[in-house]
Amino acid sequence: MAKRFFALPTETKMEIEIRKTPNFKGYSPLLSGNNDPMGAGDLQEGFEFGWENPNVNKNDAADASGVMAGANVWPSEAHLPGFREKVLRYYYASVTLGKSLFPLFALALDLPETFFADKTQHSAALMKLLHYPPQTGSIDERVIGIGAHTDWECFTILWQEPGIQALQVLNSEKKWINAPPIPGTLVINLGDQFARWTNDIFKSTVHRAINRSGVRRYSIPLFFGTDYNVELEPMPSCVSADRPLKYEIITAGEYVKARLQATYNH
Ligand SMILES: O=C(O)CCC(=O)C(=O)O
Ligand SMILES: [Fe+2]
Repeated sequence: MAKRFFALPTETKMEIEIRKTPNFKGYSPLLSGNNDPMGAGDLQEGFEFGWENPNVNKNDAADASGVMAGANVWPSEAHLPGFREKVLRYYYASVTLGKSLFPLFALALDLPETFFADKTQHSAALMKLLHYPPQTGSIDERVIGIGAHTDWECFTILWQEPGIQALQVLNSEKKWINAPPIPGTLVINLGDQFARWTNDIFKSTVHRAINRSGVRRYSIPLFFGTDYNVELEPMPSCVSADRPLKYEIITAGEYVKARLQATYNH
């Protein structure tokens, strides 16, 4: 489905460009985003969407309220029959998987299993279909598939195209190591919301992607955060005299929106 979407004519994709839509939903063309402030733009195109109620034909107002409010936008059925339905089926399955991970993270932090339950009622989960054209010839390090960055939510569930090495992770020795796709697995990356909740006991993973495979690469991250109105306030057990508060307290929605603005208004 992602391949068929990105194969549409540019004019068709531009009809639902993120700049025309509420809160960064829709299509982002090549080089429109820049995740690394030192970079010159990300050599990827994307299609981004968030939660919508599966039982009604419009977005659930309660789920979509607040700073991140805004309906999803979709290519017309005439252009891509069945796209919305199939993509949402994968989205809902991924959201269910994501919800099942929160209790594990809570237990890892010595918190009650249900700690995140009331903070993740509305599935603040953004999914992005991504396409990276192959980069050939001499490579400008400032223009790569996606520049070095951390994700902004609690964690990311990432599907990568099998057989293509592109994703790299910065390890604790500040060296880039490959994170190749492993058949039948998904990558889980920790993000900034967890770093803020835990005052950096959970660190968000710095990563980037460069497609030098010679063929097109597709990937699908699902960025799963707490509800947008939840304050990212560190747990008391994560703050001490030796580990003073590192981050100002803001809501999850304010944080995600600020990062989206910085990425797409560069
Ligand atoms: O395409 C990938 O493997 C990584 C994508 C990514 O890091 C992102 O969209 O935040
Ligand atoms: Fe990322």
